[in-house]
Amino acid sequence: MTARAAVRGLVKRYGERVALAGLSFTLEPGQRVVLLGPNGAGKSTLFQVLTGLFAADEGDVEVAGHSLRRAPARALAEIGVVFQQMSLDLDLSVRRNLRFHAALHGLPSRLADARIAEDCAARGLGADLERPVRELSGGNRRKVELVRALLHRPALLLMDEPTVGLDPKSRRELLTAIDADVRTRGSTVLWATHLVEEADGADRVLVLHRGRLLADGPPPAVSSALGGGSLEDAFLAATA
Ligand SMILES: Nc1ncnc2c1ncn2[C@@H]1O[C@H](COP(=O)(O)OP(=O)(O)OP(=O)(O)O)[C@@H](O)[C@H]1O
Repeated sequence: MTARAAVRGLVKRYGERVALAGLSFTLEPGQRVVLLGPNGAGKSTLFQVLTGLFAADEGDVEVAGHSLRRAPARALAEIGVVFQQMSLDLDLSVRRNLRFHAALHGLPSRLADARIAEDCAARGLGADLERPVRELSGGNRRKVELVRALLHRPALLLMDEPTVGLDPKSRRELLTAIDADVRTRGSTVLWATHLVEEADGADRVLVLHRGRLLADGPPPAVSSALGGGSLEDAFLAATA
């Protein structure tokens, strides 16, 4: 199967400090892949490169076959992002927030409205479309951000520590919603976190430490590769 995304030899330095040290991996369709790393591992730097915020010093990324260096507009059009910080306009309704994003991606308004209605209903937001985002709970705001990130049907969904600030129930609901998407639509999700429990049920875990991969595989294989025991114990020992 064709890879949804390929990261090849990424190097990013801040002065003397190497944040990404020749990072390479590919992402296949229909997987939730957890990028697990302690603070300072390089997760944010990787996401900044993947979302085109800045260029890597070396290496390249391909998304759905488009090079981020040679065809950045095409590559970025295939990416959806849920950022760590909430990035909705609180005073606009859910529908207006979503329409704005659809327009940025050039979606025809009829298609956008159909997707907004369908995707919001599927996530239990059908009755909230006309409400200002300010009135929604933190968990529902996150769901709106998820709907927004997927409106243009990107090949790759990036989620940067998406459960920050959510209570356990909302965190669980978000994970369930993502896993359902992966199963039913074959989405490819790269989910960055420092919380080992979010690797539960993931198809694959990439353990990032000091800008390089320490392990890559399904959670049990990663635990073994890092020395055995629970994933949490193995991860803490390997990244100490
Ligand atoms: N703007 C910057 N200037 C200098 N060094 C930086 C800068 N941004 C990040 N770094 C360094 O690069 C390394 C990787 O940082 P990065 O923020 O990518 O890690 P992270 O895994 O996202 O951590 P966190 O979870 O704390 O955000 C760290 O050593 C960090 O101190």
